[in-house]
Amino acid sequence: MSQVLSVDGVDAGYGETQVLRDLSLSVEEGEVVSLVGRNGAGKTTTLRTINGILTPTAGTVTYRGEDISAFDPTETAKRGISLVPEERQIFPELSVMENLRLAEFGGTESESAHSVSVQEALDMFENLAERTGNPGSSLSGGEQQMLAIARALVAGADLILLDEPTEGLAPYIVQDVMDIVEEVNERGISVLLVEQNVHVGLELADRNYVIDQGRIVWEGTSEELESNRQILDRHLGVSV
Ligand SMILES: Nc1ncnc2c1ncn2[C@@H]1O[C@H](COP(=O)(O)OP(=O)(O)OP(=O)(O)O)[C@@H](O)[C@H]1O
Repeated sequence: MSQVLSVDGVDAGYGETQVLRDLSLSVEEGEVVSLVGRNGAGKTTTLRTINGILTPTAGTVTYRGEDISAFDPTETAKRGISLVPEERQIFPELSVMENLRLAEFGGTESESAHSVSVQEALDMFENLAERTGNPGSSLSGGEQQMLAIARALVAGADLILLDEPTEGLAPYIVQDVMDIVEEVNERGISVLLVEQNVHVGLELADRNYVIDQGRIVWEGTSEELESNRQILDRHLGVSV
């Protein structure tokens, strides 16, 4: 397996506020990796540092062998990194089709990226195919999440950074979103998934990192995490 992403010894934060402390993690080709942790642990900050919204004050972010630590979001998008933020970032006043068509522009220029056409995306997301003329704002939370993921695919994502995709969704929609993440991954796209819901991470991920106060405090497979009650209690406050 070749390495897609490597974050090494990264410090990052907001102005004087340091959030990430000597944080290291990696994603191998075709993996789903989860980053789980409590509220405020630094999960979103980690994704923002990878896609270039934030710049590390120490350490490096490497993508397919290239140091991207100083890149901005446009430059990381051209390499095939696509952040689907918690607030889902779709254009509410534009139709589903217009949202998808816009994603075709300004996406990746990377040769390694997996290009998905608008039609292929609509084939994957049946709910969206039935609503191509509807404005984004009329979609349910789950459908907006689907549209945000579909936009990432059409933009040619090679590594999708998913920030709490199941946040605020009804349980039966959570399963739909999880199915989609699996389907995306089956297309060979690597996924770094941020979740507060450890059950979602455990079910989808090949490997998990637990983050607490900006530091990685544990790393292992889902089976290992599930059987490690101490980690679950101490850092995640859950019992499985
Ligand atoms: N724009 C900002 N300016 C200053 N501090 C911020 C900013 N955004 C987040 N923080 C702080 O950084 C810390 C980590 O936040 P982050 O959003 O990365 O956590 P998280 O693990 O994603 O949590 P959540 O699940 O609540 O989103 C928190 O203490 C938060 O208050």
